[in-house]
Amino acid sequence: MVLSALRHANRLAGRSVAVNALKRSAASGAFHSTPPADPVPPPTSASQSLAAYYFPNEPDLPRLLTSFPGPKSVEKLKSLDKVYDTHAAYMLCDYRNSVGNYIRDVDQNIYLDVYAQIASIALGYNNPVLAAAAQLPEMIDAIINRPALGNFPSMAWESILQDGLIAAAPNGLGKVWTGLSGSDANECAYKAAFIYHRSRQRGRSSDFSELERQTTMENASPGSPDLAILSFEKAFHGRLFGSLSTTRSNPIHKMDIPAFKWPKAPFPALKYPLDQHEAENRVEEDRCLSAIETILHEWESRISAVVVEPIQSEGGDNHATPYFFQQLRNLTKQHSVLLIVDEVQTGVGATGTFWAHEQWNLDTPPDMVTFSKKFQAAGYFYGNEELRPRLPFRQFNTWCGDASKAIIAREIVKEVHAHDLVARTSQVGRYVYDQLEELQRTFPHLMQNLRGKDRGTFIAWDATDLDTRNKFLNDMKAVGINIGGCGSHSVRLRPALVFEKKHADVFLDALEYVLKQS
Ligand SMILES: O=C(O)CCC(=O)C(=O)O
Ligand SMILES: NCCCC(=O)O
Repeated sequence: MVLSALRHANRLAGRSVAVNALKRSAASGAFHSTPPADPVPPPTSASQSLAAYYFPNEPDLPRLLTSFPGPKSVEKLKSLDKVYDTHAAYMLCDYRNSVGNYIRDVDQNIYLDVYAQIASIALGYNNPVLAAAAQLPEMIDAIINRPALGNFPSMAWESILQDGLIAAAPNGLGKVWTGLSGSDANECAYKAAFIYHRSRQRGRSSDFSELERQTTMENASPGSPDLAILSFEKAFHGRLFGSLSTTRSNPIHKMDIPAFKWPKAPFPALKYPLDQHEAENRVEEDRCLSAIETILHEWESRISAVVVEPIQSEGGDNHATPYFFQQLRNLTKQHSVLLIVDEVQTGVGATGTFWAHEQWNLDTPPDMVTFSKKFQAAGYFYGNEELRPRLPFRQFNTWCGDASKAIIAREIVKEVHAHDLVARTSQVGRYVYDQLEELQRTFPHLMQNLRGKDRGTFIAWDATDLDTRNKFLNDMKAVGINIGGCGSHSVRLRPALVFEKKHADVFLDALEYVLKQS
């Protein structure tokens, strides 16, 4: 107790220094970065900084030379807008000069980035291992002779997969199909589910009937059957036609786009912290499970698969417990429906395990797990051979993924394993969560429903409402923290896996400073 109070006092003392530095930085434009350093040896224990090894020139603090967005960002985005829609652009970035956890903009402002390209930077900006991989002959080959992987896979493709994506495959799912984006990954998984379903009905070795051949050319049943994917309220699974029909997080994503008439189940609306509301959360999860069961029984068309995110991300960082997912798995088994776990955002180490669904302790693995974002490569893992269509060209497109991205994924896997980045991320996540809990106690009107305990750095909380949340995100940028929102009024942390305690302290200082000003 005394020790932790002491640590806290020390940290606060350190933090107030950093806040002053932040304020000085904002006021004077002073440059608060470490001067170029001698090479740092690789860390030999988890207590040593990996970021210092990867990024000897990483800044110690944000640097703000202008207000946000800076004048050059504004001017250059206006120019870009003549040829490219910039409605959603926050700032124009200088990636070549971004380092580690710090992103630089065209005005030469430097921000600590806890959003990391919407959860998609695994190893920090300009990671030297990835930069070296970019120079490999196999990478040059993959980029300038981009193969149509389904037709003409390269001699290197098997080892790129084995040493990369497959080396990180979820238990029991040792096969992979690669795609182009998270949406594409989900769509390909849905297609695999439909094809599996119909070939089981038809008999795996049976040919299509003449009627099926004719009707599919008319988009009519039985060739184009009335099959469905069940998804959840507030889910986000992407933006292409099939994936968008399973996305339910925000009308803006779906408006004006024709959609499949597929069912939607309630996702548990739990109370946080989870460990203080177990009984009422169980009632809520049972309510949802019962609704799912009814849908599986009664939906007008046959449901081929249920798709679910381990933590609904875009939809507001909504959690459910392992119990819910175990029961969901049981229901899918009972109803012969496939379970697709969408780990596009939760995958690759940010939640305390490499794959978030590992925390559910399922008796049988999900049927498919989709990935993208931090892996750079996209696609889905599966185990059952029958999920692979019997005939060629059913799961296919020209590129079938991208070998250059799979090489990057391979390097990411190697680094995650070599430096135990999952454990490092868990540890820093625990620290951040504890500190945020204290801030929530101090500013209960500004921070509610803190969530993500023991879920690595996958942490979020609610602001009072949408306007307050959006103002908060801007205020944070104005003190040099690039941070994102999700759902109707939540704030989410999505730093890279090289986010360490020293970065967390900068973030926490800035957060406390902004909360105090609010
Ligand atoms: O914001 C997110 O969580 C998802 C980002 C994404 O994939 C999208 O907006 O299309
Ligand atoms: N899902 C898109 C998130 C982008 C943003 O709100 O900044």
